[in-house]
Amino acid sequence: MGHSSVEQPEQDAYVRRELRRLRASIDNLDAALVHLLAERFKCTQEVGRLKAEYELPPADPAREAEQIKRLRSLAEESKLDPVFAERFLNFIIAEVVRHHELIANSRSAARANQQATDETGLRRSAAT
Ligand SMILES: C=C(O[C@@H]1C=C(C(=O)O)C=C[C@H]1O)C(=O)O
Repeated sequence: MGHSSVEQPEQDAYVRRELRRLRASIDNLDAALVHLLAERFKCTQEVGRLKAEYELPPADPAREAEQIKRLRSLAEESKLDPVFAERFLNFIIAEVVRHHELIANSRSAARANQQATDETGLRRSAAT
C-alpha cells in the first residue's frame, strides 16, 4: 500500500502539485490548438470559396497525399506517433472537404437561381 494517500501524505501533496502544474500547461496548449485550428479553418474556407468560384473540385487528393507524407515525417522527427498524426490530419481534411462541398453546392444553387431569374427577365422583356 506504498502509494496510498493515508500512508504517504508528502507524495500525495507532490502528486497534486505536479498534476496542477502539468494541467496548467495542458490548458494553454489546448487553447493554442483551438486557435490554430480556427486560423486553419479560416484559410480553408477561403480556399473553398476560391474553388467554388472557379469551379474546381472540393477535394485535391494529390495535395492531401503530399501533406500527409510531410506531416508523418514531421511527427516521426518530433516523436509523435505518425499513425496518429495521419489519422488526425485525415479527420481535419474530411471536415474541410465537407465545407468545400457545402460552399460549392450553395454556389451552384445560387448560379442556377440567377440563371432562372435572368431567363424570366428575358421572357418578360420579350413579351412587352
Ligand atoms: C484546403 C484544401 O482543400 C482540401 C483540404 C486539404 C487540407 O485540409 O489540407 C487539402 C486538400 C484538399 O482536399 C486545398 O486544396 O488546399
